Amino acid sequence: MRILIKKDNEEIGHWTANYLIKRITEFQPNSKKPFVLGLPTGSSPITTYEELIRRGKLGDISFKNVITFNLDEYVGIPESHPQSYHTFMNENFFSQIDIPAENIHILNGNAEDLDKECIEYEDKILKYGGIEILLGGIGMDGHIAFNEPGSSLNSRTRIKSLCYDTIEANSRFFDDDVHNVPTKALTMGIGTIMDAREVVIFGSGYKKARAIKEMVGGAISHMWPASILQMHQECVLVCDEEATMELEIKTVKYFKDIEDIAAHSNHP
Ligand SMILES: N[C@@H]1[C@@H](O)[C@H](O)[C@@H](COP(=O)(O)O)O[C@@H]1O
Repeated sequence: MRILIKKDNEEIGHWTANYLIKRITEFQPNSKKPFVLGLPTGSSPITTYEELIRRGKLGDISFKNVITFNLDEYVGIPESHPQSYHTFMNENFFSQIDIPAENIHILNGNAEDLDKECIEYEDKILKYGGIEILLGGIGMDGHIAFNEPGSSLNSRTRIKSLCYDTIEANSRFFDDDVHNVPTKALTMGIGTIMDAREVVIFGSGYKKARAIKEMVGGAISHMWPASILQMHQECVLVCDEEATMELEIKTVKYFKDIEDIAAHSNHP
């Protein structure tokens, strides 16, 4: 796992947007060989989306040959609901970039047959050759997408009941009333996330510090789902100083040194 410690969320967004632009440009996507991105919602990715939008307007990046798969969506609220992930993605990203509508994939939490919806989502990801880079946030309880503690570390896209911590954390978007938060969601599984060729996780703020501690140095456990990322071959955690507060000082120094040495090396 690579760990990048940035000053704040602005810097996190800057780094991530630059990195994506570089990777997409080098990939040289076209209609036969599109670049497949996994995308999250939440407050963490907003600075990245803002920077990608800005750079898109400058002509530094096009999303015409980018295919997106969102990580998750609530069950049972209309797509047009102000807090649905469809609305979030449209308002914060898709409506402001040049991505064709048919390239966008978000789970349908109102599908008649939710199991079928999940199986078909997995099939679509495979049809496009798998996810090249998957961006994700992390919950305070260590969840990734909506894979709550106790999720199978091999899970695939499926319906999940949300736990109280997540419902409470997300109630800030639902008039601060836990009763307004949907109790179920469709989510990519942990196995689905682990299949992405590269995973970039955002961690910002002190409230994520415990989860980051477990993700980086805890035992791999379904009770801290993000800890499975220790097994991923290409995982980057891009976080701010506050999110590292529960790590040991020597761990923080270790990862900072690695980046410093690489940045100042005379060797290729
Ligand atoms: N389903 C989402 C997750 O995908 C997200 O990572 C998490 C953290 O959100 P935030 O970035 O706002 O802290 O919130 C929700 O539960």
